[in-house]
Amino acid sequence: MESAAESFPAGPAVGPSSMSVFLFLLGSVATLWYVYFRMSRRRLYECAATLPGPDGLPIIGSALELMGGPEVIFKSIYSKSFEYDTGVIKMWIGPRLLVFLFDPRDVELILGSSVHLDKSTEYRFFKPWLGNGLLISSGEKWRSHRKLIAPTFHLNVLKSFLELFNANSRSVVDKMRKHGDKLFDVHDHMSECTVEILLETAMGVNKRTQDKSGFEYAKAVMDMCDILHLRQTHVWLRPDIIFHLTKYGKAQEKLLDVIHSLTKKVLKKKKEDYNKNKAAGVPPPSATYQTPAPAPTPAPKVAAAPKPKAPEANAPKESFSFGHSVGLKDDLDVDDNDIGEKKRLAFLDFMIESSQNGVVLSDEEIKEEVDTIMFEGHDTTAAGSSFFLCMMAARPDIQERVIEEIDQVFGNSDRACTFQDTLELKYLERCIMETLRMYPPVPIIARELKQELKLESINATVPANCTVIVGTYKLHRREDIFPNPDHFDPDNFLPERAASRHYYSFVPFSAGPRSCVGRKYAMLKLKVILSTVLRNFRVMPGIPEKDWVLQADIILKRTDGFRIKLQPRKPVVSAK
Ligand code: HEM
Repeated sequence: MESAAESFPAGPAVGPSSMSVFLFLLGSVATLWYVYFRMSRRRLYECAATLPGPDGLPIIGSALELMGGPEVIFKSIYSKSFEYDTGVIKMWIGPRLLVFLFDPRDVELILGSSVHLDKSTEYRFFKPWLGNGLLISSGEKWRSHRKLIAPTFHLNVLKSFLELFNANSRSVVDKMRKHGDKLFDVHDHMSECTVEILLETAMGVNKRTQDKSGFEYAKAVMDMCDILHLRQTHVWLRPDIIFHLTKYGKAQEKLLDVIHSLTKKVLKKKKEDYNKNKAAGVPPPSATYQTPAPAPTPAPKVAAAPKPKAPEANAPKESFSFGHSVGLKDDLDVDDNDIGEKKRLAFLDFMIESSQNGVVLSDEEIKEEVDTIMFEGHDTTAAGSSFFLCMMAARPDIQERVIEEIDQVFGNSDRACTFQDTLELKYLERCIMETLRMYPPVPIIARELKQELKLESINATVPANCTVIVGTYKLHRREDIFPNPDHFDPDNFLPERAASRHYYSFVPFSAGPRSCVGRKYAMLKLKVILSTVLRNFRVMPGIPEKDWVLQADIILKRTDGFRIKLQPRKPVVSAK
């Protein structure tokens, strides 16, 4: 039997099939869209053409350079940077232009500015975790929260934390002692210790508020950082819709459960205490403190960075810079005289107190800030202290000098470390600074440029609507600024050497209006923990620095782990 189709003879072709019409239209729309896309970005391309760096492949740019594990990516980008003899390198990742800066003059234009304050779009991956907390917020919200939070990390408050820094340092020493003469990963201990210190100081709750140990929280944070890094470097994981279908999306949900359950518990406990105390007429825990007015307006006293003229022109002054170049100022450097007799509350006490006293601050906003401080406040210091202890293993000669100084300050006593001691431990401080130079826990700082930026180091303009990345790791290893930059030399931070450098050539805590609010807290805490560890142990000679494998998944880490071996010095300090 004939089929219906066969019964009708094929007629002459009268026109294009509907499919070809569709394809033609699609092609035309795509072409028009592409022309519009290119035209609307003409200025971006014009400026990009003046910047040194690879043009990459069509459409994907240099995205293939970001394949592989975090340690491979780190190594590949760092070694590529040597192919260009400038402090500026551009890179295309798909349609996105990234501009890396590592000349201090250009770095100052970004960090010292009160215009280029917006975080890059890549920070949006933090949103499900940190909400719109201080690290990623912008505009008025960032400004008003910064004004609230920065004073809670003022030295007046920090001094009252010393007892807790000491107690927790003793407790980590006891835990480390249990390893005997076996190799162990010191980062695990440093993470746990820094989480517990944060809970007891900035949050003002007992570390047992958590069901599990601080380490579980810290581990969830580290795994979250892996996922965030993956999304930043693997373009196809960027769209939420795809990401949530992958195993990483599911893993993120579980990790956020662990992380948020701790912050919710902290907040609940703190509010219960606040209400109980209020009902009973008991003043807030830091009864000796008065509720402060928010910090004096931080039209932050960002150093109008007078460029160091000649070393001798800068009379070197011995002073504790709390992790900054001496001379750089930010809103943490409010002089005691500026606030008179007023004392301040610790972070979470102040946030809750403020929300009850007319400052518009929702529970959700407080939770976001608690999440932000818990993250920023622990992973960074855990990395910094772990690098420091590994460096002691790699450089026994330096360690001996640190121990000598510690013994001079503390003698044989097992007394707690005081604020005055932290000022006297100058060589330890230089070693911490040198560790932060060579291994900055935050190896890059990224901003979204909303306005063009004329660079100082070369005759070029960075266009608006691109990501600018301050490459701290690379900046800190510039040979013209730090001679023999891959060599650990604490004397780089002798006042006379520091005085001859551009202020923005050392920025482990960033600088300017968006500098790290925990800078002084971190430096003080590091000094107490590390001096306590070295009063009790000598770190045994260990893996040479050249064999360390680094990765930069948000926070700089050693892929091969921070394994060290300890030798007890004397059983001077005990947690009990
Ligand atoms: C060695 C330890 C630390 C290092 C190296 C460090 C470094 C940094 C850097 C580089 C930034 C700027 C990040 C960016 O712009 O993307 C930053 C911001 C921040 N840090 Fe730290 N940090 C440390 C410890 C702390 C501590 C202990 C806290 C809190 C207790 C803290 C809280 C913050 C917050 C809230 C911000 C955001 C500030 C803003 O955007 O206004 N950090 N930190």
